[in-house]
Amino acid sequence: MGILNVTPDSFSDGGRHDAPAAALDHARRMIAEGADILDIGGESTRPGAPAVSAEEEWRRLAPVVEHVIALGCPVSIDTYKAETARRALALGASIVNDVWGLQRDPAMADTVAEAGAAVVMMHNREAADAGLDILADIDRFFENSMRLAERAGIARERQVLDPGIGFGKTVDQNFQVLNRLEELHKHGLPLLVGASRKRMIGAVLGVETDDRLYGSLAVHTIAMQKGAAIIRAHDVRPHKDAARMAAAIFREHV
Ligand SMILES: Nc1nc2ncc(COP(=O)(O)OP(=O)(O)O)nc2c(=O)[nH]1
Repeated sequence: MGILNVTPDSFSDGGRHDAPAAALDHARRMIAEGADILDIGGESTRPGAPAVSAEEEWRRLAPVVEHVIALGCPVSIDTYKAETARRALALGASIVNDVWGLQRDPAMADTVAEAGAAVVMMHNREAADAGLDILADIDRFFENSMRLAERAGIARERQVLDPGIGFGKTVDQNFQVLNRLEELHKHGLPLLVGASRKRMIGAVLGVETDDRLYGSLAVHTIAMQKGAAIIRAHDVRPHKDAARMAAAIFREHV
């Protein structure tokens, strides 16, 4: 899943691809490098990012979504607002990537179901709590998300779970989640992992966001070994090579 942030302030690539022509070029490059999905987001979700209205979010997205969809690669819309999801799905996006797992906008589950779309339900918290059993919290959150999806009529085969690396967790809790990732298979759904260029990598390697590709590859290769089905990354070609090597070893089709 290649990341296409059409935002001025995304933590690692804000402002680089927010002009429509630049966004389209970046989308083409990620497809050429082997992206299976393009994830388009109009609002930075980094900790402390200012909230963006649905109108402003769509103003950023509108010039890009339709043209990226026309490139032919499946598109996911990275939004927790049902109105933004509805607009993108109407233009042909096929996945909603909800960093609040259907639990922020009460209209989101129905919006996904009505469009027959797939949904990524990501674990999130308003604030990190170092004393929390983070895996238990993720389990509870996933159970709520799956209940909402079920109630709305979203087919089970269109549901994906994501432990939300870097969201409402201490750095150590991110490592715990990755170390015990295989425990999340008990929910019976494909797992998505997105650690690309994130703070937990900087915490170990002491490098800035633009210098975290090798660390991202290491984290994502371990996630693949632990059964992650989708990797969300900024750098598609390096991750595609890693995925192909993993598939050769695990003898699975990628
Ligand atoms: N499903 C899913 N979606 C996500 N969306 C945004 C970010 C944050 O990363 P990025 O998009 O690079 O930064 P920003 O939110 O600042 O645009 N991480 C995830 C993630 O881990 N999983």
